[in-house]
Amino acid sequence: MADESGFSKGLAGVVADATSVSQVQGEVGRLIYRGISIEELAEKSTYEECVYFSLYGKLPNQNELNKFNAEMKANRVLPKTVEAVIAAAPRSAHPMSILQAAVAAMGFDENPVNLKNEEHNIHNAIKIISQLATAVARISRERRGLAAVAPNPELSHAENFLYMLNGSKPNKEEAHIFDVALILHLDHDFNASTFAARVVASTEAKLSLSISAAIGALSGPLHGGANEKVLEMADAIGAPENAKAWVANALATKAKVMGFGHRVYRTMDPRAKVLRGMLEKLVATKKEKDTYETLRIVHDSMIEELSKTSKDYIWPNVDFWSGALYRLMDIESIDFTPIFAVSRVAGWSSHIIEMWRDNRIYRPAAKYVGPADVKYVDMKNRK
Ligand SMILES: CC(=O)SCCNC(=O)CCNC(=O)[C@H](O)C(C)(C)COP(=O)(O)OP(=O)(O)OC[C@H]1O[C@@H](n2cnc3c(N)ncnc32)[C@H](O)[C@@H]1OP(=O)(O)O
Ligand SMILES: O=C([O-])CC(=O)C(=O)O
Repeated sequence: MADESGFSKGLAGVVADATSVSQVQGEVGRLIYRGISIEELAEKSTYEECVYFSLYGKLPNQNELNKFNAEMKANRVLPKTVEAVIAAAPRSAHPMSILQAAVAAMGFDENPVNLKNEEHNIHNAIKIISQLATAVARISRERRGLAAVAPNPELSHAENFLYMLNGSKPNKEEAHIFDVALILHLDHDFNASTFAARVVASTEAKLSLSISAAIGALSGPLHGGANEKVLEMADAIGAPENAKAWVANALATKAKVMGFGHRVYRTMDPRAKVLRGMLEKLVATKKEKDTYETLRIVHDSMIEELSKTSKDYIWPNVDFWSGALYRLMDIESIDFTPIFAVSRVAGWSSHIIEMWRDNRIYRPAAKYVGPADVKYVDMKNRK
């Protein structure tokens, strides 16, 4: 809402449009996709079914889901031009930069936008959703100097992604955990990357270019990039016994603790709860427990310390636990944010398709605070 300055910094509280894709209920810590809670979807559904639900606005029957799965699988192979973009990127580049370029390149052969043909737009979206996972796995393997692994049509989206990333089929438990993580990251109403996608798509730009813009927005440490930063923080803390003092110092020096805070949630992010539950089960089966222990102490100390202050509305968000979970699956920290995009691409697409039914270009107003009448000074007279 606009304050006395006449605008709302960061568009806080501004209702920019209507959506039925998802709703964040910040006060009570609840998230629903098209009316169903993420907890129920995490328990009963699959990523593919949730993508269908998100794009089409209805749960698929068995025939519809089979057809959809077949279309997702048929679109997994990357076009040669996208492979070339990935191969040309320097290995030192962040995978989000390469992914943004790769997704833009997916649009080289994309048909022009046709607002009147929703089916056509959904098929374009399915192609990008499917190919984006292949691109993320391929970018990671290029960086690690490993040969690309071709998609396996026998496997689900989650299984196939882990297979293309690691070169071996995941076990059932890890594949299930990863599938749930994809469900949890799928959508989150008007977050920054979705808003970026919507702004670009509102100009009737192509889907690939709108999604490429969203990838740029997701990469930042205040948004999806926080999952990588949380693990950097855990590594910098070094050992669980350092964590409590580290938090005290962070709060005393007003440093931002990554994976904490949210524009909308005023309590625990419900996705963080589900992720933590899965992480606790997985960590019990692994030798390496230090990352989890360090984060657990950061988590508990933050909540304890913040509860004594007026900032007791700052709670863990989705990015706090996801990286620790992925690390236990031997995934490198630098790949965490691209993995967020593997899931969120379905949310971005659903928002664009919904918005195009009744599109109007985004064009907010600005409060001008510069001078009104400045004289142009010729170069020779400038100091
Ligand atoms: C998928 C996602 O995008 S989830 C969010 C991922 N991002 C992070 O985890 C990064 C850390 N968190 C943050 O930077 C912020 O909480 C954001 C960007 C998520 C939300 O930003 P905003 O809604 O603008 O919150 P805002 O910055 O107004 O915070 C209010 C106060 O809480 C403080 N605060 C907010 N988050 C944190 C944090 N993580 N650690 C310490 N203090 C914090 C701010 O410094 C500010 O203090 P001040 O009033 O003394 O200046
Ligand atoms: O909603 C937000 O501002 C950020 C977030 O949690 C998400 O995009 O998942």
